[in-house]
Amino acid sequence: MPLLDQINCPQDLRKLDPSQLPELAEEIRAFLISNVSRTGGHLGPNLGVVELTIALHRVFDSPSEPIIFDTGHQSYVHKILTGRQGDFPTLRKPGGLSGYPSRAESPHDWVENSHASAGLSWADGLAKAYRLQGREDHVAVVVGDGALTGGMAWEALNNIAVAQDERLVIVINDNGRSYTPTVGGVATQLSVLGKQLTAIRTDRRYERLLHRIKETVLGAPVIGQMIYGLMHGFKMGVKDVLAPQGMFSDLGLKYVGPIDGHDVAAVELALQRAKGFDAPVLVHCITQKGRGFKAAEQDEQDRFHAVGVIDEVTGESLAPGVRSWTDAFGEELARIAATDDQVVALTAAMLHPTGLDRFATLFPDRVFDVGIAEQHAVTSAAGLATAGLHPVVAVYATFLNRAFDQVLMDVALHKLGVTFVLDRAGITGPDGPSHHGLWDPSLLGLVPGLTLSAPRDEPRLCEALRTAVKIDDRPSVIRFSKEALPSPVPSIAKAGSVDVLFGEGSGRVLVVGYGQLCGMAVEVGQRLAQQGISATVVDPVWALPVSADLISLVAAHELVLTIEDNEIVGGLGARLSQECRAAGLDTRIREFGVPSQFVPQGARSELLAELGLTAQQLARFATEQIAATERQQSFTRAE
Ligand SMILES: Cc1ncc(C[n+]2csc(CCOP(=O)(O)OP(=O)(O)O)c2C)c(N)n1
Ligand SMILES: CC(=O)[C@@H](O)[C@H](O)COP(=O)(O)O
Ligand SMILES: [Mg+2]
Repeated sequence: MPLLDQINCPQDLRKLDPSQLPELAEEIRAFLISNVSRTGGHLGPNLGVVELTIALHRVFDSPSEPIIFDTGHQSYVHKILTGRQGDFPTLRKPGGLSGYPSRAESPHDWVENSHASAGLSWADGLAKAYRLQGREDHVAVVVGDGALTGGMAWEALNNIAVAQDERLVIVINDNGRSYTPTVGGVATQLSVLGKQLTAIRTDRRYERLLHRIKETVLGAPVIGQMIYGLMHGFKMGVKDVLAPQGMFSDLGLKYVGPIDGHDVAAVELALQRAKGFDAPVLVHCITQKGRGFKAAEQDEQDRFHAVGVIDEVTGESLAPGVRSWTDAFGEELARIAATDDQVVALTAAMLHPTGLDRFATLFPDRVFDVGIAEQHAVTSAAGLATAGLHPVVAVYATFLNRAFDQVLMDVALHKLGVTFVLDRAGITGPDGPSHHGLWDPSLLGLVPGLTLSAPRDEPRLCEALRTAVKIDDRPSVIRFSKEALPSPVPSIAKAGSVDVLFGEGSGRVLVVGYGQLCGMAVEVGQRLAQQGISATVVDPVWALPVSADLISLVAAHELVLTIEDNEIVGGLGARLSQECRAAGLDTRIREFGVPSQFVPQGARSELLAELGLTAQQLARFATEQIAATERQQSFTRAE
């Protein structure tokens, strides 16, 4: 019987003999490849943490001793070991297993937020609370080398280094990559000497000896203390020479490593030793992303960080190749950059996912990968713009949440021309609540002067991008969804700056579409016309600031529907309503979009339908509203 079949909880894992663990690791690898190649998901990261996760669950008694995963995309092995093997066919599916820890799934899961570099702060808070509550439980946290390029991780380490009385074990999962190789940051070589020195440093007898020397010296005359100081300096010097600890030794944190993160016995021993201290300890594991799957081990295009449905032998994608918004953006920006050498680009460790790889190939010195550091990216862009360049910051919409203050206070306050290109805007789908790009219009709508476009198709994307890179006195934003590019949606007329997509420009119902939902807006107009209700459908093209042309169109209709693929609280429709009120209009405006809630994982089309965002539901609403108006009017006439 396969070992994996005997594992339904961490206690089962702890019953295994150490000699069985390598075999279990291989069974888990085969399970991951077989399942994730069918469902899609974070195959590379999880293949890299098999032994590390086995060791964690043998040393720490989860859930009373929490195991936190920074970003959480590498928690599949954790889920396998905590009784959820049978759910993997539903991974990232509607109502299925989350691709990240989920409190609703298991008491072993803690952090559902998939935004990187937050894990250490979570662990610090938990460890502080346990100390105050008199609990002796340890907290363990796994943080990747990529996540360690995020500033928040260093805010946490700075505090953890001060609070030396937290029972906290920090496991650095150093596979040398975010998506692409982690530039700078935590780069390490396996060192036999490093391992021996680690053994000395983390042996209790070593600590007791140090403590006795310190006690003796402190009672000794000055000369004794000078000798101790020299010895301590020598020890530190020897340590740094024999086992470079890089930035960690300066923090004063106890450091164990580097360790071969695929040697389960070595990791388990290191974790046991680290746990022996009632103080924070760093355990630095060197791992290989995609280990055990050759195509993933040799991944130069970041294709195996997050995969779709793939061949489980070759790794080749089995999904039909479709042209995406990302492709269109990457190609157009490269064309722009070829004729405008002021244009530069920044990515937060997502060169390929945001489509900047094309630009980087053509103009390598004009693309900056700052690591998972969106706040730094934005303010560095402010510096670039101040010097006369035009930076394009390409991030996923949800990750810009993190850098709102930098957009507001570094870019907008200084009236700087920075363009933000937000991929994965709106409902994304399989990555769940913290990955949908729902909040950027509401947040960015607060930024004075900011201009925002949600192109409806590729021609409009290209036009918006060419316009944006010429805006040099305020932030400009272009947002588009994760979906495949839609067919072009032509305009039939212009109403000033507004594209008319259907109808005459006046009538009973005005339907304002934003972004990819313009196609749906046109279908709403068509349905209304079929029922004899005159409707106009428009695309504002630049949604912020709200144009006077759009307000004039509102004045020419009796009912307005706005349709957007994001939060409606403070969204684009809400902004239009506010501006119309300020202009003295009392036209009925109903905003359709995503209500203030967290949206679960699922298929984008199904999630939109569940949120009432279908042409049928929207047309029905408008029809009912018009009918109610007509009833009211006939009633009034009859009086
Ligand atoms: C704030 C933020 N920005 C970007 C991302 C996208 N992202 C997900 S995983 C990842 C790389 C993480 O690298 P690392 O921490 O080394 O983990 P590994 O995948 O190597 O195990 C990135 C950039 C994110 N989740 N959060
Ligand atoms: C964990 C993380 O943030 C990314 O890996 C994300 O899952 C990628 O999303 P896409 O698959 O939409 O590129
Ligand atoms: Mg990594």
